[in-house]
Amino acid sequence: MIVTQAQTLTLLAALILVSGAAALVWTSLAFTARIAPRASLTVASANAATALALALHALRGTLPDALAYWPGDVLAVAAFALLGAAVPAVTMRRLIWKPGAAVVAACALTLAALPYDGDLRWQARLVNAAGAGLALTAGLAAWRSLGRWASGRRTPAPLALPLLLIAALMAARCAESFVHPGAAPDLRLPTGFNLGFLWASLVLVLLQNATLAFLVLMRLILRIEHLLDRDPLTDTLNRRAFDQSLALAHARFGRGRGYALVMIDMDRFKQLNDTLGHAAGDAALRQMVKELQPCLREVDRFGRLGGEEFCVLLPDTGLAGAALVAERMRCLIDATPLRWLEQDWPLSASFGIAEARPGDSGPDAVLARADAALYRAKHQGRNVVQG
Ligand SMILES: Nc1nc2c(ncn2[C@@H]2O[C@H](COP(=O)(O)OP(=O)(O)OP(=O)(O)O)[C@@H](O)[C@H]2O)c(=O)[nH]1
Repeated sequence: MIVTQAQTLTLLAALILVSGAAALVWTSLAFTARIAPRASLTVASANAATALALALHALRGTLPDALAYWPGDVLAVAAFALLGAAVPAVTMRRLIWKPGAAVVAACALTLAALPYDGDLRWQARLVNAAGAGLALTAGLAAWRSLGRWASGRRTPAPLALPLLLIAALMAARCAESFVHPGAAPDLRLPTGFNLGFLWASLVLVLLQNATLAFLVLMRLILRIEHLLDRDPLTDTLNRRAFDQSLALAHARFGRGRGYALVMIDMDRFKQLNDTLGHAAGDAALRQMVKELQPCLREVDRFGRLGGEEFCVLLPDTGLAGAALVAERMRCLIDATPLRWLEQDWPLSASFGIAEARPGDSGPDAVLARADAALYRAKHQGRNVVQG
């Protein structure tokens, strides 16, 4: 097949346009729509650096050498470093920029030490190897973090594939310069390898941007789900979400998996509110929830039923286990007063526990027994566990 320079130049122009347009879209997402602003800006910068590096490459010979060569190569490495930072910025809200910045700085210094005259193969090898390394590390890290990120649903780990393919593409370009050491490292030259490389780059730039957009969308969906399920004050499950978990546990109970409930009600909470104010009451609720979290397993569900009443669902647990958990919780709350405006306010809570029984018509029957036990705890003088 005969490759013409028009083909390579057209593909190079398309790559610059696509990366440039992607940079604009991500920038507007960051500033106008304010969707994941920091992450969107990182992706925008990666695309902008790609577009600029390729534009400088395309304009070699036209622009002054001092502008077209060293800055273009450094920008190319920076584009890969930014791409690597983009996935954790989207999924974990963490901007991990130091390792990438160190690679860019090391490459910039090495490139500055290499003479930019005639033979530019070592410069190209360094840029391609750095790009492959950065994309590979980012791809592997993304694979691991994506698998963890959306646990409980179909793992989106394969979404890291575009990064791994980009790494493979850059490694192939680096290897090619050793296999054909005579070929000049100029993407504009009409060679079969350049044509294949440019096509693959175009597809991967589109794929990588689509993947990142999907991850941002997924982050938004997870956030909405979180807001729908959570009590805004304490971040425990709200009544609706807790009832759903309870219904599920009861359905499993029908298949032989027991569960228990621990109902928790703060003692003399009205007095606290009336004396120290509503803000102190809110702080006490938040403090209690924070204190109790370490008592729970990952499978346990902690919900706010309303006001100062909470309930913990303990799957695969009987009455004895629930009593142990409740007593540990009671001691914790009792041991830590609320520190409010330089004074300590003693806190305590009463607990009612119940386990699912074969005759129970539904989860409401178990809830009612836990509620009755809680009522007995209050009447026994509060700050006790009743079952
Ligand atoms: N600060 C704050 N107070 C709340 C919240 N929800 C409910 N309350 C208050 O919680 C108090 C509940 O009072 P009561 O039901 O009389 O219970 P109590 O004072 O804890 O008495 P016992 O349960 O018998 O020990 C009321 O004053 C409610 O206004 C909330 O989100 N924040």
